[in-house]
Amino acid sequence: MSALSFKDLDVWFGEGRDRVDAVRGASFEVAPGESFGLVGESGSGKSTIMRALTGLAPHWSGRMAVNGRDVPPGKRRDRAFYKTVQMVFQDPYASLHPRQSVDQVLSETLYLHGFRDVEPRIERLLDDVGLGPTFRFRYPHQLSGGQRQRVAIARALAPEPAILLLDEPTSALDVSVQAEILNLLTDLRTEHDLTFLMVSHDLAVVAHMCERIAVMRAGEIVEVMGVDEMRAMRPGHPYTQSLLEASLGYHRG
Ligand SMILES: Nc1ncnc2c1ncn2[C@@H]1O[C@H](COP(=O)(O)OP(=O)(O)OP(=O)(O)O)[C@@H](O)[C@H]1O
Repeated sequence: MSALSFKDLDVWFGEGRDRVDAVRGASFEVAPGESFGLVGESGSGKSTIMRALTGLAPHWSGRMAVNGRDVPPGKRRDRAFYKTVQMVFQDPYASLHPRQSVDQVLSETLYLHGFRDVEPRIERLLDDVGLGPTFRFRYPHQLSGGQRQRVAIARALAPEPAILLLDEPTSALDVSVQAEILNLLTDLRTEHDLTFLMVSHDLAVVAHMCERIAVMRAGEIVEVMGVDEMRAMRPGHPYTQSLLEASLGYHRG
């Protein structure tokens, strides 16, 4: 059974003349434990697929399933969904409330998901993301960008999810800390047996993080390929070829 399954997914915003068809006919499967990347230029629909799955983009048709269980229509998601699927957003500055300490962020999430042994769990979560206990009572403005993203990752891990959705998780960070966060995610995936669905416009990032990728263009998936084929510059579709060449600064004579 697939961890994530998308079949003929259409997602749109607005109505009538204002309607934008952001995703059209997207189909792909993500196996348990796999790391799967969605790549493509800005506006190609990558984030919209994640938003439809999590209920943030309510207008969709087709089929989406998590561990074989169909996602209901519209934007309703039950507690069980969020216990299985958690999302890490691009910008940790926006995703953390400025007046909530790290302790408050994590304890609120833990209580919400029914855990009562909150103390040891907070300690373990901080340890998991490479932040020591001294960070527990800090506020977002007392943290660097990388540390904030570590807190956002700890919050995502708190419900013990099986699947993490990563929406450009390092693109808002300094180049110097991007690799640290990507390596942390890779380690966490192994330690916690996680499945990743990751959005990135950066082919180097997906090549580092993912086993397979779907290449999107103007709302459609043009190709699903193994990252080995990508590294070997063997795409099946000319658009993927041009994307690869652009990202590597590579031009054939
Ligand atoms: N809330 C919204 N209302 C209207 N149109 C939207 C909305 N969100 C996204 N879109 C449109 O849907 C299309 C796909 O956007 P999406 O954010 O999924 O692209 P993306 O590939 O993730 O790009 P980026 O890397 O820039 O986020 C774009 O044309 C975008 O303008």
